[in-house]
Amino acid sequence: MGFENGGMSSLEDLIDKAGGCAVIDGGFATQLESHGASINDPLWSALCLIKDPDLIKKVHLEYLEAGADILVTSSYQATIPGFLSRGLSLEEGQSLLKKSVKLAVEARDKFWDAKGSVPGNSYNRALVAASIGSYGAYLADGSEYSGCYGPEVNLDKLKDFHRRRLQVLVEAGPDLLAFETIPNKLEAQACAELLEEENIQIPSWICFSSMDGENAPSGESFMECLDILNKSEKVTAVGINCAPPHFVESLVCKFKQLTTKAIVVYPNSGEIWDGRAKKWLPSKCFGDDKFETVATRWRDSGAKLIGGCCRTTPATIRTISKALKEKS
Ligand SMILES: C[S+](C)CC[C@H](N)C(=O)O
Ligand SMILES: N[C@@H](CCS)C(=O)O
Ligand SMILES: [Zn+2]
Repeated sequence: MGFENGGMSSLEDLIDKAGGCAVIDGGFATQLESHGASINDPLWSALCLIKDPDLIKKVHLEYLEAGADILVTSSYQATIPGFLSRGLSLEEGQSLLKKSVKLAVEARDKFWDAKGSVPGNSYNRALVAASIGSYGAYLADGSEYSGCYGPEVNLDKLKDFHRRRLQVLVEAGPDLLAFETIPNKLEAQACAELLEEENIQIPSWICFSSMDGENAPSGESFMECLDILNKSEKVTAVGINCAPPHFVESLVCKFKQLTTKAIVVYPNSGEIWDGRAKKWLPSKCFGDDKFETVATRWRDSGAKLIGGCCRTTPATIRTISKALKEKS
């Protein structure tokens, strides 16, 4: 399954407790917006770390209630350069990053204190995954779905971009790291090399988006991308996030052939992000009822971690959790 590495047992234990496949939460920014948050901003969902941290906690609690075994923090588009360009100091930016982990840990502990000891409850004590969005997410120009970073962006630049945030998030004590919507091989390599260089001791997953259902958004094959990640002992799981759900089954099968690492999938609803207009365009959408069937198929094809990304909601996660728990 891909847990051959030492020190990575928290995730493996959770997957075992969850019956062989653990449930990740759903669209985080989506749920902030459904509560009225306005995030049309270069910081996107990370704006709420400044404006409304209580809402962040509320959304985490809603996903726990829905059956999520893993909470992904609000740090997807929280970056030090992003906070600096908003006029915050380095210390303030770092403190907001730490706060993203703290809010999720507090929600997890509150929920577990209330529900964990109730006889017959169907919950697991959730893990907190610190979200690390791609460089393209920080650029806020939709390039997490194209992988086009331009010729001046090289390996060192990507590592420099990710390094301090990674260090600060790890210092805050999450259970794992979630690299999200990585669109090309170069950034996957940068993330894997950083995990080695920083000697990270918690599990991590690295997830790619995909626009064609076969390759990374850059057009590079997943064989090339996974070749690099397979060589790293620090990468615990690999997979797909924020790609349309109708691509997922064949991608799980493809990944099964390309890696022995655990496979993680949390697609969006099928809507397409218009990076210029900053809105979701309707497209082949999956309703929650469809997630019931497909989640078990993804599990049966080999996925070990399943959840939802943008435009999925607690109702989606409730459906997935119920389907996986019933049929495990
Ligand atoms: C996952 S996308 C919808 C996040 C938002 C994007 N990085 C932007 O700022 O436009
Ligand atoms: N964890 C982020 C991912 C965006 S692609 C969110 O759910 O908002
Ligand atoms: Zn998404």
